[in-house]
Parts: sequence; C-alpha cells; structure tokens
Amino acid sequence: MNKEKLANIFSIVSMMFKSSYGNSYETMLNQLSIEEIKNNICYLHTKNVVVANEFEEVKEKFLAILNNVLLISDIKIEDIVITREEKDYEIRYIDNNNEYIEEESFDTGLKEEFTMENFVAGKDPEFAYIVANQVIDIIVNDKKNVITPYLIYGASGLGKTHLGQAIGNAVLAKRPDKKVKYLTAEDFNNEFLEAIRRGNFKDSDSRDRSGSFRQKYRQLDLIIIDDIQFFERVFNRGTGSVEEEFFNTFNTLYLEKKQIVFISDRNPADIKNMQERIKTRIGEGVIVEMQRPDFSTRIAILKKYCEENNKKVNDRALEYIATHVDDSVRELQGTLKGVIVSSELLDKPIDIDLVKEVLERRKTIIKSKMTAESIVKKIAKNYEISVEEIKSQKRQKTILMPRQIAMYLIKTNLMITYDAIGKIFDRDHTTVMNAIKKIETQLEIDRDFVKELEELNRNIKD
Ligand SMILES: Nc1ncnc2c1ncn2[C@@H]1O[C@H](COP(=O)(O)OP(=O)(O)OP(=O)(O)O)[C@@H](O)[C@H]1O
Repeated sequence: MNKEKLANIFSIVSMMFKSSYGNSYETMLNQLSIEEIKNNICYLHTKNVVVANEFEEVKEKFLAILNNVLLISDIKIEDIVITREEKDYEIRYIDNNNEYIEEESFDTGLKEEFTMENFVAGKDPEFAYIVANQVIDIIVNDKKNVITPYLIYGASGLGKTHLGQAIGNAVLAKRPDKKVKYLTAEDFNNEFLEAIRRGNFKDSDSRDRSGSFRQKYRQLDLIIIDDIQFFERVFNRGTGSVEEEFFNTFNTLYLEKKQIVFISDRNPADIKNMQERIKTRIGEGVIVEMQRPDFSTRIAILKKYCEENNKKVNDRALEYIATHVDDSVRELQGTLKGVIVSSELLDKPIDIDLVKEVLERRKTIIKSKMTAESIVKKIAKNYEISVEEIKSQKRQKTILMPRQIAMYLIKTNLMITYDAIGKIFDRDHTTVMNAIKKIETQLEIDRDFVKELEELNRNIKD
C-alpha cells in the first residue's frame, strides 16, 4: 500500500477514534503517523515516548476501528507496533547565574496545511472568517486598533482550529519577522508545570519566577490558544498558579496591545472555574460563534478537497454526501476520504451505492459510541443518584460504590488511562486504580455482583 493510502487510512481511523472516544486524543494522534502495514502488522511511528505510552493504553480500541475500516479490503491487522526515535525533545538547558534557562528551538506550533486560502468561506463568508482577515490585516500592517482578544467558539469539527492556525500562517507568510505561537491550553498548562518541575523558577513562590517560560510567551506578537475550555479542569484547584500565570501572560499581551486569539468549544460565559477578571478581559474583545456551513459551502469544501488531493468524484456523489452530513466539516471530509479509500481499495467506481455503504459503516461505528460521560450518566441513573453526586467528594457507600463501578466500566470499555478517568471524577491516578482494584476483588468473591455488573454493562451499551 502506498504512503498516500496509508496516510488516508490513518486519518480516517483517527477521525473515527476521536469521534468515539473524544477529542482529548487529538494531541496524541497528531504525533503519530503510519509507516507501513506488513505481514498483518501495522507499524506506527512517533518521536515522543509519552505518546507511545499513551497509545499503548488505547491500542486495542484503535486496532478495532482500524480493522473495521479495512474490513472491505480483507486485510486483518493482528497487532500494532510503535516505532520511535530516541530523541524526544529538542530542549537544552544552560546554567546562567545559577538559574536554569530553557533554550528551545522556537516552535510556532503552526501546521502549514491550515491556510486562509484552503479555508472555504462560501459565497456569504461567515463572521468568524471576516474577523480573522481583519486580525491578519492589523498585525501585518502594524495597525493600532487590535481586536484582542478575538475568541472563536463553536461545535466540534467546524474549522475553529483551521481558522486559528490559518491566521498565524497568513501573518508569518507576510511578516516573517513577527513572533507567532499556536498552542493548546493543555500545552500551556503542561509547559508551565514542566518549567516549574525543571527548576525554571527561582523558588516555589509562583509570583517570583524567572526564566524563559515567561519571556517566551510575553514577547509574542500573536498568540493563539486553542481549546481554552480545558482550563476549567485546572483552574481553581488549590494553588491557582497556572491560572495566575495564564492571567499574567494574557494581561501583559493585552496591555501591550498584542493580538490574542482564543478558541473554545463553548461560549466563555459557560466555562466553569474561570475568574471573573479573565472573563471580563475576554469580554472586552470580540467573541464569535462559528457556524455550520450551509449546503453550497459543504459542496465547495468537498470540491476543494478533491481538487487539492487530485481526486475525481462526480457531483451526484458529492451532493449525496453534503445532504447527509451537515453538522461537521471533519465528518464531511472524513466521509469523502472514506469513499475515496474504499473505491481505491475495492477498485470500484464512486457511485451512490458506494457512498451509501460508507455512510452506513460510519454510522454504525458512531452509533455504537459510548463515552465516559454516557457511562457516568447511566450508572448514576441506575443507582438513583445525580451525576453531580457520583462525581462529588462524598464518601457514603450509596455514592462511593456506584462511583467505583463507573470507573471500572469506563476502564474496561473505553480503555482510557487512569489519569483520564481521574480527570472525570476530579481524582488522582492512584485513587482510580484502587477503586478499580476494589471492584475486581469484589467480582472474584461475589457471584451476585458479577451478575449485577454484567447487567449494567449491557445497559451502558444500549
Ligand atoms: N471551511 C473550511 N474549509 C476547509 N476545510 C475546513 C473548513 N472547516 C473545517 N475544515 C477542515 O475540517 C477539519 C476539522 O476542522 P478543525 O479541526 O479546525 O475543527 P474544530 O472546530 O477546531 O474542531 P474541534 O473543536 O473538534 O477541535 C480540518 O481538517 C479542517 O481543515
């Protein structure tokens, strides 16, 4: 199978994986690529050991989807092997006046495939696109009237990341002297914690810090922070240092009239745990909701995809796809990719029957999707407690036991990490591990409990 086909397959499986198990896997999947399929083994590659470890935890789930996608080609993958380069991070540290300074090759975080040119705006461009162009114009021409912060929010797969990244790429294309950085809120949080761990600060007092973390972010002309809803998981958790650093970085850039772009899956008013002062600052900028593309834009997106990838697909097939997939551009492109790959693998022409077959297959996988939240909800309902209670810190048996069961069923069904489960219940990795062990022990000694759990397991799949 050639590289292009392999890449297409990987991108379809990744899309379905995210669709079934959540977009939190996006960072991991972005750092993986498919190398080859040989002797029924699929070889994936990553440079990052953390990604390799994270993938091991969800390998079986990924394998199941991969085999489903390859079903019609009669290839059955038996195992996935990760290959990895030794060098994980290109970061060096130098000792300067007894302070550690991080020397990092500056990575803009931008991907070249996301441009304003390949963002299909449609005949009647939406507001988010119009403002994006204004933002680019302001930075490129050093205009003073910055639109900061510019916040784009909206449902998954509508092109928020694409547009945010495209702003960065357009600025650098015209003004390579500008300092631009794209990162996710999770990256910001991790880098901050890593900087503390590596002694990048003078002491543990979060107000007295030095080093490149601050410098790096505060010298930017344009910062694009994606998925800021992530902050609700880390803000308001004791020390508040991440929140403080975020506010200070944001505020410094804001006061210096530098351009800030935030991307979120929801309106900032609905992001929990965010201090009022941050919300107020955000409110001083421009907030735009990304819209679902209309039919003619969906057709234009599909045509653009064909053009860029040099594929010929007849108008009827494109119209059929655009009629049946109307809620996400990611899903729209994924369906088209699926149709193209199926036609190539089967050596069949693209007709409505093939499109229907692919749509049906995608629906079955998506229909069977079970998420951690759906499991929590069903378990809470079964034990007649609320979702808030099951996630709360309460320890009475009537709440504790359902919580442990929910953790166990999430682990066994979704195979996500203990940390990821911990985040759902606001618990640490060890607590989750102990809870699951407890259920396993109980299952070994109690036949009735086994039956109860089997019944629950059936329920959560309905
Ligand atoms: N208007 C568009 N024109 C061309 N491609 C688009 C458009 N909108 C989205 N896409 C493509 O759809 C895919 C999903 O877009 P993107 O990741 O930007 O969505 P998102 O809104 O950020 O989703 P999420 O919230 O799940 O991260 C990408 O491949 C992107 O290039």
